[in-house]
Amino acid sequence: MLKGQVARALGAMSGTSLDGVDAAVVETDGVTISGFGETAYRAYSAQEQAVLRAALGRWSGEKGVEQAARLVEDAHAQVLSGFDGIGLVGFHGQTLAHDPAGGRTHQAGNGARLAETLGCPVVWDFRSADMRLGGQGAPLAPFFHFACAKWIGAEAPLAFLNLGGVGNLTWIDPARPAPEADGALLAFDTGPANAPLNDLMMERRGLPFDAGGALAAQGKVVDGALELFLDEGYFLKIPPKSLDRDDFSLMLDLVRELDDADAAATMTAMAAAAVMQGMQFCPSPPERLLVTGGGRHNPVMMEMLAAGLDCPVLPVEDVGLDGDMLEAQAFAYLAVRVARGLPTSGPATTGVRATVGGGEISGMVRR
Ligand SMILES: Nc1ncnc2c1ncn2[C@@H]1O[C@H](COP(=O)(O)OP(=O)(O)OP(=O)(O)O)[C@@H](O)[C@H]1O
Ligand SMILES: CC(=O)N[C@H]1[C@@H]2OC[C@@H](O2)[C@@H](O)[C@@H]1O[C@H](C)C(=O)O
Repeated sequence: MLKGQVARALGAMSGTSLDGVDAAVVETDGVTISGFGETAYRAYSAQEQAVLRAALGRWSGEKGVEQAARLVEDAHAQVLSGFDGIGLVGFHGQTLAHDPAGGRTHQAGNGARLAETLGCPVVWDFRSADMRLGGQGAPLAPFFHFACAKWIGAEAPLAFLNLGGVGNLTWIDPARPAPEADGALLAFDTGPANAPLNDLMMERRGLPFDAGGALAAQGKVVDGALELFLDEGYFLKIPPKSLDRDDFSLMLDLVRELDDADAAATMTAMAAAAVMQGMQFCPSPPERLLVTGGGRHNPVMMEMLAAGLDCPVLPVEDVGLDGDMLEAQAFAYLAVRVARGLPTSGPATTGVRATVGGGEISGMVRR
């Protein structure tokens, strides 16, 4: 792609909570966001979720992984084929395993197959190049968050918080000229967000999540468990740093003795406490915390954050963004950056040695 050429890019994200595929169009030259387009969502059925869940923690070639990859490709082909006039697709795939210390990460789904099915160029495997250069391979949304900060006209430092299965925070100084500029960004995974709470709800109530925080609202937070949780070495580590979905699955043990409501309240508080701990790493206090991802629908989690932080805590809808689609939009934006040879991560976002453009391109990109 040429400098200044605006593409209609389609991004797709299949997140760690395993609920389904989000897809969204972004019009961009890979630097500036010109506009946001249509969106779509395709839920995974209970059977599909079981196939994905069974493959969690596994690497290519291991049992169940091939089946999971085909399922991910088919689900994406279904939802992405419903869009018209797309120049480029950004396909994240489904993270099954992530081991930054071991320098490896695994996103199921082959972009070359998807490119053939869709008849459209697909950018994929966004994380490997970063890891090869010593980076965490995650989070990758921060360069897009920088563009969003410009798009909303932010002038003072602010932060984006994604509350997905895992939580991740991006601090931004929008006065800097570009995301790769010194001092423009600091990003990292804060800790577990919804994934352990979802697992608790499934184990105790047979439900996928604590809708509206209704169960947590009936319980009380047990101090001892919260303190034990915050003793984990991860929270003291200087960012950048990233997590796998199940790195904190032992959280369930910390609330094992509690009744359902207290356990849900305590787990919700753990997700919020991890964010508050992480906020201390921001280079300067952000003027506001803009929250994206499913956790912003949980009023108990949102109130805990608002009570513990000095800045306003607002859903991204307050600035005109779509918190259910921000990650899908991020991979549309990053796909254009890859096609233009622009970097997608840097030392302040993944700890990579130098800025790097991740992503493999399958299929021809039109000039
Ligand atoms: N109405 C709601 N009330 C409470 N929690 C909710 C609600 N809606 C969504 N969630 C939570 O948000 C989760 C989905 O969030 P999201 O789609 O942002 O995660 P993801 O993209 O799969 O994860 P990640 O960002 O880690 O890849 C659900 O699994 C649930 O825990
Ligand atoms: C390895 C991986 O898939 N990480 C995800 C996960 O989900 C949230 C958090 O952990 C973040 O680091 C990342 O996703 C977003 C899209 C990112 O790369 O910015």
